[in-house]
Amino acid sequence: MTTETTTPGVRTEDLTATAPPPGPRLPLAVQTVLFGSYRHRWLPRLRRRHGDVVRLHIYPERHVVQLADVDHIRAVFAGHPSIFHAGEGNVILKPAMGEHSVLLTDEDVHLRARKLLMPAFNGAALRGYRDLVTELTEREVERWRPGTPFSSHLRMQALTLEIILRVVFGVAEGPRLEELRGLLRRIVDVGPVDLLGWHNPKLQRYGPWKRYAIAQRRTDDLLYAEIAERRRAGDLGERHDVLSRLLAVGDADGEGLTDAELRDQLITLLLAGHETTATALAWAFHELAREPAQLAAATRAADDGDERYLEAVAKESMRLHPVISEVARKLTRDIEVGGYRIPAGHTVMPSIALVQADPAHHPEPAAFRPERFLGDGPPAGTWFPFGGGVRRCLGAGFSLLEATVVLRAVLSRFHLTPDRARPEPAKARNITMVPSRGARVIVTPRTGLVT
Ligand code: HEM
Repeated sequence: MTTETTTPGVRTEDLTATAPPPGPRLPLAVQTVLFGSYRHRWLPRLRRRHGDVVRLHIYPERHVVQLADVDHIRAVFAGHPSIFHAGEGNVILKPAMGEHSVLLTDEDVHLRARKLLMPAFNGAALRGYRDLVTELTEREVERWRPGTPFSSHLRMQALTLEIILRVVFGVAEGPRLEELRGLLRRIVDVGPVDLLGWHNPKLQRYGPWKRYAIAQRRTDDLLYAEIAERRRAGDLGERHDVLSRLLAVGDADGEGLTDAELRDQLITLLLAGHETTATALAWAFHELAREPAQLAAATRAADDGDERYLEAVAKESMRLHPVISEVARKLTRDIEVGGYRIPAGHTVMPSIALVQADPAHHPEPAAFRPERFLGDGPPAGTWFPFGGGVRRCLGAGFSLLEATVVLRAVLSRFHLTPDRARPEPAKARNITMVPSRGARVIVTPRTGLVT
């Protein structure tokens, strides 16, 4: 297979450009803070000032190049996986997810992991999860207290964690899984302080880092015990949870995953599949509560079982409020983008947030309009909250299914209003962008409303 990329503006062979991309001259520490906490405000400014290809210096990758041109991004996603290493680009997640994680590996090792995981997220598998998602959602929504403002983000975090636990482990009963559930709540709730400890093992001897490390070790012990017991189970073929599927299939050479590989993939799915969907749903509630016309349309769709509109609500929320604002690919050789030279070892970063907020692709980009996603939808390459190419999110279909089921269950039962009119600004929470006050809403039972 050739590794050459010929898309306009991007070259991987016969390079002629020598100039590096423009970018801010601030020290690494300042750029790291700006990127870590204020990227939603800083990066659009950099684009206006420097253009679609901007060089940054941030920790831990150090040399990073932001991309905001749709053609450049398309070329990167279509580029050869031996040149564009997403696994190396995601290195910040390694201490939690482990070296075998599908998110952290590249080339053949990544392909093998992805092939093994895919069947658990294909169309047939997704249909099988629908009843479970519906049941857990009904159980959650039944507990909501009308009239009292609450953080929809927190409730969605609890729900999506329960859903992903059940999808990954199946019927999660018994003392071991009960303990695991408690520990996972701690492990997946990663704050900036925890991140410091991930990358500085010495810190793990003290305070919060020590407690996090202990929780991590205990989680691993329980996971390995669960894996061992599941390996001995005689009914793997009849089970539909991800762990059983992974144990049952093995790979093309007849070799299954080792315990360490299984542990890493399971933790990856739990971490990647929980906070992301919860945040996307919280933003959807935040918008619906402030947009009476769209709320009315979504409520009608819930009553009529029109999942197309409900899915459009989820997609538009992900456009307006991308949960992950950029993805990363570390280069294994020099390339050329937009007339600039980008050396091997640098990380290119296609910006989801900049493209999805660009009026050239999405008219009136600040408006929440699910209708954009009916009919043909936005032009190809201008909506990619799940990333792209061979690394596109494995759980994209699952999270859209989850979002549609949850929206339908909530809107069938409740009317939504915001707890105050002013929209909540976005705030950076590690690698995700979340509503700053938790997307607080008030729910009112629809049966109690005079229409
Ligand atoms: C709204 C919800 C979600 C969003 C916005 C999201 C977003 C993303 C993004 C941006 C990537 C990186 C893609 C790239 O580098 O091009 C990714 C990768 C991934 N996501 Fe998601 N995700 C979501 C939900 C989920 C769920 C529910 C799961 C699991 C059940 C999941 C599992 C994964 C995995 C395993 C990868 C790594 C794929 C690979 O490297 O081959 N995600 N996701």
